[in-house]
Formats: sequence, structure tokens, C-alpha cells
Amino acid sequence: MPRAETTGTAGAAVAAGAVDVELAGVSVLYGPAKAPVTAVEDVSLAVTPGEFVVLVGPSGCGKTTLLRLVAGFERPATGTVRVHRKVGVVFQQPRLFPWRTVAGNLAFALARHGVPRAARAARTEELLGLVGLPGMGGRRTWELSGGQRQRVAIARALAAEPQILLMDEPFAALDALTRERLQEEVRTLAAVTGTTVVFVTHSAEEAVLLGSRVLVMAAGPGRVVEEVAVPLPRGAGVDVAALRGAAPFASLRAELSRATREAAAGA
Ligand SMILES: Nc1ncnc2c1ncn2[C@@H]1O[C@H](COP(=O)(O)OP(=O)(O)OP(=O)(O)O)[C@@H](O)[C@H]1O
Repeated sequence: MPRAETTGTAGAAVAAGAVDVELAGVSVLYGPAKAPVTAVEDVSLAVTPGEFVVLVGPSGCGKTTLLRLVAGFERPATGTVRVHRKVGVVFQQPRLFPWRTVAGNLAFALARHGVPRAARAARTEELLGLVGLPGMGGRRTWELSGGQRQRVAIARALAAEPQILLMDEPFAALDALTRERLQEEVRTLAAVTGTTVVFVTHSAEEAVLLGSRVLVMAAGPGRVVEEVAVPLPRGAGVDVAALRGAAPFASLRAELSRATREAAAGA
């Protein structure tokens, strides 16, 4: 029987050996029942608390589908999906309310997640500080750059205090410098807050920089074909910019590029 469930233990203490996300033998079909497309087939994976798992692979291999399964937006045709803690989602496009200010967008998210009105202004400022936009609450969203908008989208996702953050190519539409800055900030933010992240990208560089583990997918049908562990240092004190220029980063990136090329060729 296919199952998708959220056990919903928001804020629960993380038990030793605990798992945040479990997919077991999961397949997803799209299209009409008579002629379905198998988007992903027989995928099993587990994500443990605090892990930063990155999904890479060629277009159409099912990266977004896996993320949508974890978010609860899709149901599997076979297999089970279990998500044990609270999820927040950041998409490629920020999708902010243009008629609200930055603070208004965040206050709306805080209200939806039950934060009392009196606490919202302070929490909004705290969130803006976390994403590098202190004092920007009064701005209109159309006054912001693409990078600033994506920062607000990340703050909005954090408003719900998710323990698991799902990010679908969140930096793809940004210029190179803004993208690098946000990569560094999200990497540090995740490590400092202990947030579990599942992140989709096409970029081997981004995958190695951000991930503690990278899952390489192939298409036709979508499946996980290889896993690359990334044993680079993480945390508040790490100079991420320096890490990019270091030899271990270059060799991991080369290993991942080789794995994604092989996955694409063998699909
Ligand atoms: N709503 C849908 N209806 C029909 N087929 C779909 C739908 N969404 C996705 N698919 C198909 O499922 C497969 C996996 O799509 P998915 O978007 O998950 O891949 P992806 O790896 O995220 O691709 P990309 O890197 O291009 O964003 C593809 O073959 C795609 O055409």
C-alpha cells in the first residue's frame, strides 16, 4: 500500500539514531492511468537530523518529484514516505505577496504558524537578521533585488521554525556573486541551527559546497545511482570562501562531475 505520512513531532528532541525523512521503495507516476510516466522508481533513502543532503542529476531525473514527495505535495504510487519533523519549503522563485511589505510577508507566515500578534514584529526582525536583511521590513518586495527576495523567501520558510528545509534550486535565477553569498549563508545557517536540509541543484560546485552528502540521480526512470559523501568542515567558524579554493573541494567536485556524467550517459 502506498503511504505518505507526517508524524509531525515538531520541536521533538532528536533521539540518537533518529531519522528525519524516510523513503522506502518509492515510485511516482504522472499522467493518465492508461499511459503513465514513471517519474521515479523504487527510491529508498533516509535523511538523518542535521544532514545537508543534495540531489543532483540530469533534467527530468525526478529531483523535484522527490522533494515534492517529502513536502507532501505528491503521493507515491508504491512505497512509503515518512517525514518525522516539521518541513519548510523554498522554491526557485520566491513567490512573495507583492502587495505586502517584507515585514508583511513575514508577519503573514508567522500568523499562519500561530505566532501571537504581539510577538510578530520582534520575530520578523530576528528572521531578517538571520538572512542578512536587518531593518528591511518596511521595503516593498518589488523594491528588492532578486537575491534579497530570495532571502525573504528563506526567512518566510524559517518563520515556521521548520526542522527540515526543502530547497528546490533556490539560487538558480540569481547572479553569480549573489548566489555565492547565499550559498555561504545557507551553509552556515544550516550548520549553526542544526536544520536538516534537502536541496536540489544542477551545479556540482553548489552540491559539494553545501552538501554533507550528495545523491546522484539518473533518468528513465528517475532513481538514485550513486552517493558521494562530502567530509568538508561545517559550522560558524569555517571560511567558506577559502574552502572553495582548497584542494579537497576541487577533488570532490571532480568526483561528483564524473558521477553525474556517468549517470547521464547510463540513463
Ligand atoms: N505534473 C507532471 N505531469 C506529468 N509528468 C511530469 C509532471 N511533473 C514531472 N513530470 C515528469 O516526471 C519526470 C521527473 O520530473 P522532475 O521535475 O521531478 O525532474 P527534475 O529532475 O526535477 O527535472 P529538472 O532538473 O528539469 O527540474 C520528468 O520526466 C517529467 O517530465
